[in-house]
Amino acid sequence: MQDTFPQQLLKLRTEKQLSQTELARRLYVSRQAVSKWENGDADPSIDKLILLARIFKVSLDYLILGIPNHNNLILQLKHVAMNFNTPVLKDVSLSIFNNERIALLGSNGAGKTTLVRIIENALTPTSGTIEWQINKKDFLNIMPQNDLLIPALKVKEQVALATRINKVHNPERINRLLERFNLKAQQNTLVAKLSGGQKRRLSLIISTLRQSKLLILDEPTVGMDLESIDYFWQFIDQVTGSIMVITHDFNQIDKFFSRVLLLKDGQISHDISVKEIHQHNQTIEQWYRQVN
Ligand SMILES: Nc1ncnc2c1ncn2[C@@H]1O[C@H](COP(=O)(O)OP(=O)(O)OP(=O)(O)O)[C@@H](O)[C@H]1O
Repeated sequence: MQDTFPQQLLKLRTEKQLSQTELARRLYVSRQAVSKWENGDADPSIDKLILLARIFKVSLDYLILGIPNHNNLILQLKHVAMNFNTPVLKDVSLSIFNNERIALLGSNGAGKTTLVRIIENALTPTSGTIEWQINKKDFLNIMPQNDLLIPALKVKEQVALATRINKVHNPERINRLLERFNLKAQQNTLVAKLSGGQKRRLSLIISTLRQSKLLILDEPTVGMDLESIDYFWQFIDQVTGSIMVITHDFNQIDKFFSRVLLLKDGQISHDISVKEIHQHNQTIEQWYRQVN
């Protein structure tokens, strides 16, 4: 067997927070057997490998060889660079898989919004490629930093327009969301007259009207009041598919996210699981302050 299996086993077991004894119990083997597999002194039989893949919810390719399951791949960026007057992104390579909760972090001006705009095809990179494994047109939802709202429409007209564009008909859900995000009373208000926080809430409702495989939100909670921020994160937790959020709400990343990307000096300088950070007894904020 390839050398990667012992490392993969240790990594997956640690991520799942299983002791060798607990894993051994689930596999009906001795703890010593698991220890030998992790040290590379013995290999499990094929039926134990299949069981391990089930326990860790990964493919056999990933378990044995560390090769990600490309059936789960949504999007892959390879060596993406973007120059304006100066280089903003120098060499960004990145894969996004199904059912991830990704926080994209970085200082002001690091290029986070630029990266999102490249992914949504609003900007063409200077070099590099973006390969989609899903139909981007149907399965990508974006809530951009600047709200995509039409100032001259009333709130209810804006919602009606968005439901037509997205071909969704679920008035109960929309009503519920308008209520939960405190916009019910503003249905007849012009979008132009909404406050910044109200516009963000309306944008969020509109950008999640249809189901997506990938939802990207650029600083979604800026301008929202505390009650809306709390509801926002609970709401996001219920959304299916992968989510990538640019945010500085570090406490929420601790609670709701699985992976953190740090954009620094034009590259993804860190790509790490939230569990791994927690295993080092750090919060995301502590980690961020240390590495950025
Ligand atoms: N269309 C543009 N033309 C020229 N420069 C641009 C353009 N868009 C972005 N930039 C520059 O690229 C850099 C990165 O901007 P970007 O908005 O991507 O950063 P960010 O990480 O999202 O920052 P913030 O956290 O402040 O939102 C900035 O220096 C910005 O001025």
